[in-house]
Amino acid sequence: MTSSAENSGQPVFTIIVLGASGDLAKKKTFPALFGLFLHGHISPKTRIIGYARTKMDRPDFLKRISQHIKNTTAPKVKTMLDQFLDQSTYVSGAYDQDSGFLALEQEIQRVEREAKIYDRLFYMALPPSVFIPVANGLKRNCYTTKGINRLIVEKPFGMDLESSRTLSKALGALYREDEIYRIDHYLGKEMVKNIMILRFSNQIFGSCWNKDHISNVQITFREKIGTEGRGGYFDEFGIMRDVMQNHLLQILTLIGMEAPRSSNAEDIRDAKVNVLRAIPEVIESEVLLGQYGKSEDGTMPSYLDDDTVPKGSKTATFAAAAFHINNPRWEGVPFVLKCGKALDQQKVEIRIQFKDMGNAIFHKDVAARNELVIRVQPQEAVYLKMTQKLPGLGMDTVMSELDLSYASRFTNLTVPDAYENLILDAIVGEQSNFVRTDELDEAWRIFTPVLHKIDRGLVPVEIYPYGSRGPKHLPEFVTRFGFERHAQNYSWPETSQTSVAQAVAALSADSKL
Ligand SMILES: NC(=O)C1=CN([C@@H]2O[C@H](COP(=O)(O)OP(=O)(O)OC[C@H]3O[C@@H](n4cnc5c(N)ncnc54)[C@H](OP(=O)(O)O)[C@@H]3O)[C@@H](O)[C@H]2O)C=CC1
Ligand SMILES: O=C1O[C@H](COP(=O)(O)O)[C@@H](O)[C@H](O)[C@H]1O
Repeated sequence: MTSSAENSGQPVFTIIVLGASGDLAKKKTFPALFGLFLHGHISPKTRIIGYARTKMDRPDFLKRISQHIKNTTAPKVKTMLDQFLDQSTYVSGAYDQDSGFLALEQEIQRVEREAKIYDRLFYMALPPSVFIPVANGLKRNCYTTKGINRLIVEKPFGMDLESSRTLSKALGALYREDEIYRIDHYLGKEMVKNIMILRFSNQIFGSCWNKDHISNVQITFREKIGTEGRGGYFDEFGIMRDVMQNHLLQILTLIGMEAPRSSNAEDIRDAKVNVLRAIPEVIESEVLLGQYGKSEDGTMPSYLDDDTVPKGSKTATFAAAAFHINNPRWEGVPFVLKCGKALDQQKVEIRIQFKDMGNAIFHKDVAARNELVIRVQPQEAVYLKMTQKLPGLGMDTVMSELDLSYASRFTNLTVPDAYENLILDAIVGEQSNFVRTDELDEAWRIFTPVLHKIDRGLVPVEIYPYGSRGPKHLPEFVTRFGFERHAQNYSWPETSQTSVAQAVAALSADSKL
């Protein structure tokens, strides 16, 4: 079927946000939709309809959806926002009764007639418990035969392999795979989208991206805040299901996969599935779990202090796990995935640590391992840590870097929000950054056995202080999987301009000892 957008050159959809009264809709979905509208990425004819059970009148709804939109006093933003809100309406109804969906259908038809739109994009910003009833209600009452239907589904897609298969089967009975867009918002992040380009369009990386040169890969997600208020949802899932099984594993597949046959969505997703198939299940002896306690100074609460968390919960708020890819490229190279809440820093990064030089002159005391670091957030950057001669009369070495910091290199460009990227992809029908059923199946296969052991309390959970680096056994854990911390006192990015001077100072301080 041809989209009305394809006919006119720009996609035109009625976008229906289910769960429009919720947190995600307010903080991410509506601001992203407005961002696309403001910058002309979606047609000015686009209509937005919110749907949820909460009864609210239109002014309340419009107030709610504009709450997180920024710079609304700037004249252009204000004008566009007025237009965006003018084209947005709200319908209240249940998730399990046809009457609500029939009222929604009437509203969709009204705006379609008014704006001459034929295509529909349904965004399910809903808890997973209502995914299937809603998908059913939409199919029965709001599925158009005059244009395209697309359905964006939020994570989590199940709790384990079995529940995910049940969910996929139920969705698959209602919608074709090309109509389903399972969102993992990390796939919309600029630096995650950059991984394929970095790998497959630079000869320098292509030739050393393997076990001959790489010792280990660290993929790290750190958040400073705890679960604050989201404890009810979080406690059921834990950090491994919340972040590692989806966001971090997606990054791993992009780092680990072979070059896809083409840039076509199916070829990319085939390559991702292939690498996942080569990964054995995670084993409990290669997992480290933690839960945050109070901060050391007692000012920040423990996970268990959160009123929304069940008393005595053993749910992990920190997890580290080792993954192995059993194929000729990666045999023997551990991939360590780490994620945690209530830590000392807010940071997501990929760290590819190369092997030792292994020569007699520049042995590892003077030539530490190279590392390629992809900083996903904040301060997007790619930097390569490398050993240089320390400027001066001697032959001392210093760790420095080739640094591509986006803030200084791309001064007149902005990094788009992940949700803007992905909603636009769904509008234009680009599925490569959405999760396919077989990909999801493989992801759950890798995690399910260990998750079941964790659920049964068979994996110990170490308490770590709020605001710390995580469980105290973490350094030992990463060392076990090949990671070597640099002896030299190197840090990025604050010191990138002054690292040489600092190193000179450090060396001369050493020589005075
Ligand atoms: N919030 C976030 O930052 C993120 C959320 N997500 C995912 O997005 C989805 C939505 O998340 P979020 O907006 O935080 O969720 P909310 O808890 O805010 O739920 C969204 C809406 O769904 C309805 N709802 C809530 N609980 C139930 C229930 N038990 N039964 C039926 N309806 C219910 C409510 O609307 P009403 O009562 O008006 O019908 C609510 O406003 C989830 O799948 C979540 O995992 C993913 C990434 C980040
Ligand atoms: O999906 C989730 O992601 C957020 C982190 O997203 P980010 O874009 O801010 O990095 C995490 O806080 C949340 O627990 C999880 O559900």
